[in-house]
Amino acid sequence: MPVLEVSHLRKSFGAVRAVEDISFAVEAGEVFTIIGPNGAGKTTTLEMIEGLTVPDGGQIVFGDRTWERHEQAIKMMIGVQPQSSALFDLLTPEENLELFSTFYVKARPVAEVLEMINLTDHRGKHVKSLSGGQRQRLAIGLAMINDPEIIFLDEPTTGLDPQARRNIWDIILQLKEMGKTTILTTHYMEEAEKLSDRVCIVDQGKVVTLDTPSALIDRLTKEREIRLSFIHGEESAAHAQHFAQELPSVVRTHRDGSALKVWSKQPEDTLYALFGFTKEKDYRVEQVSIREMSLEDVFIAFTGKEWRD
Ligand SMILES: Nc1ncnc2c1ncn2[C@@H]1O[C@H](COP(=O)(O)OP(=O)(O)OP(=O)(O)O)[C@@H](O)[C@H]1O
Repeated sequence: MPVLEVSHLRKSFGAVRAVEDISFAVEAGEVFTIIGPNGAGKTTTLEMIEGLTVPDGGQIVFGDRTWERHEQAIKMMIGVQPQSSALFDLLTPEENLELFSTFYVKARPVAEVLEMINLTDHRGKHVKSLSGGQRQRLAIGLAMINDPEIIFLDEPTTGLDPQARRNIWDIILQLKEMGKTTILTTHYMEEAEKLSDRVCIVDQGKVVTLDTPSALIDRLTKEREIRLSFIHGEESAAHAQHFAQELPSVVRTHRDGSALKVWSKQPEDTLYALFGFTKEKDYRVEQVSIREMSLEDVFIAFTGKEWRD
């Protein structure tokens, strides 16, 4: 049985339809990521599930519990990462965690949480003197203080540098090892691909597609992007482009000066043919690569839009 099931969630703010129709089910122990561009409705969806925003329509069920009938029980089983602006700046991480632990009947020991979020060495500093990444880690620690089954993290790595992001990924992976369920939002595709068991892509308040990252990528056509750059420059690239366009497995081509991109349904065959051509003409190829498909391509394939971080 899923630990959380949402069906046909809806929410408008005046004329803005923030969430139009969102349904999904989350299994115990998975990292479930909601990904989408700015304004897609991720935060609104999360806030409805967390009981912070009342939906206009749809259902939210935690196992067999609903907000209407089991508010206290749900509050015990979920952990919500507060906005980092909600941290108490003049208290230390240790004091923030101690304070939050008093809100719950059952709490995980503060020292243990400090260790998990790697703030033991900074436990006595004022929060206001912590870095952005350290504050985010503390916010995640606050979400785990009641030892919840399900943890909600809303864009926990936005605005952080790559190392600080990776530190947060480590915490999420630790939570998974502990058997917790994590529901994450992000607009970093790479993050979704690395961390998630399943990804739900949302755009304009609707679910675009939902599956494991690898299944989503496999579902794309087998098209691959081949990149070639030519030592003798534009003319040889233009000839090769013309040649590639005539190949049956080539879907499209794009040339920028001496750099040529060829999208093919049979990349190996296309490469052999292209190399045959360049050898015959004595054109020297400087670089060649076949690009792996990513979640970004999935987004583009489903929405027809470019992805922007
Ligand atoms: N309280 C509110 N009042 C009015 N409009 C809102 C409110 N909250 C969200 N919206 C609007 O609803 C839409 C969805 O916003 P939401 O914050 O859920 O998107 P998001 O996917 O989380 O985006 P981001 O990545 O920018 O946080 C946006 O157009 C936003 O401006």
